[in-house]
Amino acid sequence: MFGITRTIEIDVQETDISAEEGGKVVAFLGPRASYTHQAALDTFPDNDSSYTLSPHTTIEDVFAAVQSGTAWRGVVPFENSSNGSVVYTLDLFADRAGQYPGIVVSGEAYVEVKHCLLGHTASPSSSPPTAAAGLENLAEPDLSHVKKIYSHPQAWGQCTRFLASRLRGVERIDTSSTSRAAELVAGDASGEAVAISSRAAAGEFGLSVLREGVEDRGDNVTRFFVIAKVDEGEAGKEGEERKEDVGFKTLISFTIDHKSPGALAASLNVFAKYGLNLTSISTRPSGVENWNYLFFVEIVGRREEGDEGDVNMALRDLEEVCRGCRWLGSWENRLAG
Ligand SMILES: O=C(O)C(=O)C[C@]1(C(=O)O)C=C[C@@H](O)C=C1
Repeated sequence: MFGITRTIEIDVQETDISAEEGGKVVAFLGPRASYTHQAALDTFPDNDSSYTLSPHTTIEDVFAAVQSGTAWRGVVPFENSSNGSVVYTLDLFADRAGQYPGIVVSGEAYVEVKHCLLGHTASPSSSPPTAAAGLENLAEPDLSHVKKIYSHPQAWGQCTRFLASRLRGVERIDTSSTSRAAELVAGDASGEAVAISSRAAAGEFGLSVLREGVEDRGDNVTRFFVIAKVDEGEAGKEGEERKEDVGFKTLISFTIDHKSPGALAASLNVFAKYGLNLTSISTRPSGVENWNYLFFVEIVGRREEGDEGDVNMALRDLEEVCRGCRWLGSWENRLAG
């Protein structure tokens, strides 16, 4: 047993966690001007004093803040339309060490990701950074001075063509977020470092936009999850109005007996039996044995209070055929028409 089975009679915690000043704390992957910050603002607007947005250094820090109760909600990246899953986030949901037993998804946000190449237009010592981004829209800037490029690993995979054609062979340095990359470049006195980051980060850290639109695809979108903490045995939903099930999605993780032929098919058949459409499936190493996997599926529908409902019944059946499963939240589908 992988130790991930637990009761599904749990609901999102409504404990009122407020900052000393301002409203409920929403932790996000920072610093400010990350794409996750944009996703957080999309869900918890700046002009709403009931929230205080709080930047955290890593996705793990966001999970820990929500689990410990220092934050009421967290916002984390989950997948990109061209580069796929954010494996750090999947691994935190995998929760192999049992550190985040209460974390579930309570919402989602989609952000168009338009990457820019940010840097200094002149030596930082001769031209101190200003709040506004300078030198806009240089189509093909001279990059011969560039010795280092900073960004989040997800961005490398979204900008492959630009990197191969304009910055081949330049040392790449991974950062915890794209806005952290911009912050590091702003503090680099050599002037030889650049960052792949957002236009907002140019303004935030006083860098110039050397080149816009360096992503491979113009329709580059990242999906983010809002995470919350649940308490076992607690009743009550997020306080939302009841909506049709097609307007919700649910995330479930499960493991199977890899030696049993058809074990995965039997697990997936449970969803077919209840007419629950699968919208995504991902895997990560189980962490227990090599070449054993933890499966993550998203389905259309929501878990209900009590025993009724297709998702509840599917979860009950799934427990019978898989080795261990975990409900990881039900939330409103922002893509439902
Ligand atoms: O680095 C950031 O700005 C983030 O918010 C993280 C993140 C990600 O992990 O996917 C978000 C959007 C982009 O896909 C690139 C990076």
